[in-house]
Amino acid sequence: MSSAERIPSTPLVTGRRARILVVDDQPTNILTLHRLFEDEHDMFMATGGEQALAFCRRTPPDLVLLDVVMPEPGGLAVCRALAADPATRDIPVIFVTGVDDPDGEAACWDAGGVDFITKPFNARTVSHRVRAHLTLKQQADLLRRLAWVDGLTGIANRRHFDDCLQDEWSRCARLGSPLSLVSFDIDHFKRFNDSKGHLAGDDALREVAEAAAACVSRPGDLVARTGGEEFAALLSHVDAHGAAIVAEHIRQAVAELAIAHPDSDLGRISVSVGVATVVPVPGGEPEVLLAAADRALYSAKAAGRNCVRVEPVAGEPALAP
Ligand SMILES: Nc1nc2c(ncn2[C@@H]2O[C@H](COP(=O)(O)OP(=O)(O)OP(=O)(O)O)[C@@H](O)[C@H]2O)c(=O)[nH]1
Repeated sequence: MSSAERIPSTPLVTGRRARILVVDDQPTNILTLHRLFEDEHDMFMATGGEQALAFCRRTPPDLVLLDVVMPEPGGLAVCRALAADPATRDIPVIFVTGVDDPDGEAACWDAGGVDFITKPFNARTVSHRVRAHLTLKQQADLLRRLAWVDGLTGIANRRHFDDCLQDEWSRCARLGSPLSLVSFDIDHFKRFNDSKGHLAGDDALREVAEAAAACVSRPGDLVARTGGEEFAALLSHVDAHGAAIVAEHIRQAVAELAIAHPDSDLGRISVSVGVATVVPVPGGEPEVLLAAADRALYSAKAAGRNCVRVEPVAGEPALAP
């Protein structure tokens, strides 16, 4: 699967060694935990909060063992930042703390930790706790995958697309950054099914999904099957110009699949592509972006199919592609 998909936002543990990040400003503490797990899991270390956050955003681990008392940002702040970011919010955090008073424990729960281990720790207890949380994480990843993946094509489904659209809308609104939507739809797919049969139709959908996902490679981007023969690519921090380039890549990649379509002008499967871009405003609704991309897709169909069209979002100045 391409990096375009974001399912789940943290990787599956199944079938491979788990990745555990240990965060502590005291290297000796890191070493103890490192030694405890290095035979079973892939261990990573960070000696500061910022370093830990950057690691988690870049390559989300399966579990974080996080010291509470560190120079700013401390463990509690790091945990809150992980929980606030859709890209890292599913990473379980176990606090490693030298403080065992009720207020300290409450602060760990409030920050979003799933458990805590008190120093000095009992190695066997730590092992069991870590194993239990990795198992829970694995099961949660599996459920997320089942809920978010389109069963036919293996890319994101409509539900995951809707969730991501909402998340990316809010993120881009916060950052004042553009958000682009590329909607595409297989041309004359009814005729394709009618002439080649539904199984060939299903194969074509899979090939189109794979080709489109390969065109979208930035982390945080998403390609989804949003309906029967309808797809969408959600591109954060991408302006109208960039989105039109991605849209044209998708159109070309599908044409280059050269899947014979006996009942179309082109003689092979093609897609019509609509593009819309907006700089979201806080409190605004992503529906305006969906509607504009739909209008663009209709004008691509009306213009003869197998082409890309760009539409301004209602109330927005037209962005030159
Ligand atoms: N094989 C297969 N076909 C599907 C699936 N989902 C939807 N379809 C078919 O996709 C076709 C969509 O047809 P229309 O909406 O008329 O669109 P179209 O024929 O592609 O025409 P234009 O979009 O105007 O180019 C229908 O025949 C659906 O049965 C699926 O999962 N598998």
